[in-house]
Amino acid sequence: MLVTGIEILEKAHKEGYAVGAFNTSNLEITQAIVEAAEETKSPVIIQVSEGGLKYAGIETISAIVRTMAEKASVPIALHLDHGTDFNTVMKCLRNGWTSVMMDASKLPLEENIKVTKTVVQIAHGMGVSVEAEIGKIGGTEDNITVDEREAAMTDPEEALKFAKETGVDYLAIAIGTAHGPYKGEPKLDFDRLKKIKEMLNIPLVLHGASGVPEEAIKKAVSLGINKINIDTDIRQAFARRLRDLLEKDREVYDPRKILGPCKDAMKEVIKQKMILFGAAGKA
Ligand SMILES: O=C(COP(=O)(O)O)NO
Ligand SMILES: [Ca+2]
Ligand code: NA
Ligand SMILES: [Zn+2]
Repeated sequence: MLVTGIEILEKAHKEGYAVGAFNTSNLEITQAIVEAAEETKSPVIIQVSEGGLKYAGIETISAIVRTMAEKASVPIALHLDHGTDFNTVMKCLRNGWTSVMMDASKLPLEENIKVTKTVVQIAHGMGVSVEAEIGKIGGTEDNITVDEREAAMTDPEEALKFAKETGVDYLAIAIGTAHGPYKGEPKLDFDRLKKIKEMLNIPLVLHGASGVPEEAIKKAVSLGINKINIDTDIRQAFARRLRDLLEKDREVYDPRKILGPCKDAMKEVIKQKMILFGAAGKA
């Protein structure tokens, strides 16, 4: 069933597990996410970035996700990932999103607070929950490129002020992850995470989680991460299976025979994440 993000994350926050937030931009990725959630009985957040909206069309990707979510037997939220443009956030609210991220993390703190507070008031009025970001999460994601050097970790005092003044439902924090593939091993600042969780006591979001070792993910969940964003790992599972399939079979040409197996490959990766995050069986 289609639910809001906070309905899923409030329970995760209370019970101490995390829920996967997987990026989609088409039919097959959405199918992979929903089937993985059904098969592991996991709640799940299906998210679309601004790049995904451009690729699929906002009404189209909304129709695909909402239709499948409403038919699903597990709780599913439709989330806007990294909404950097206010008007895009408004268009998603108009098109049935049940969770939105207002990502004004590139603005000075006071401006981030101002715009996020406005989005929270509007979204809450419509029964939609809101994610925001404080601190800068590095890496390259769609149209967001924050140079690693600028990536500033989240200051706990700032995060507390931000959460109090905006009323945001869940907060993305920078504790050492980065979007996209890692060159070396990411070093997560667990002390910082622990402090922020103790001070804010709201669901927290980990971005750039592809490529983070399983032990680090488990530790982050034990310290209070409740939403974990995964995009790159799914893309790479798709591409690996596609290359392998086409190398082995030079004759195949039916898209269903090509994209179907790629969907299955993505589904397997997503199922493993749901089990690792502790979401499996929680639906
Ligand atoms: O944070 C993410 C995903 O990052 P990855 O591609 O590194 O999994 N989306 O908002
Ligand atoms: Ca990453
Ligand atoms: Na997000
Ligand atoms: Zn992100």
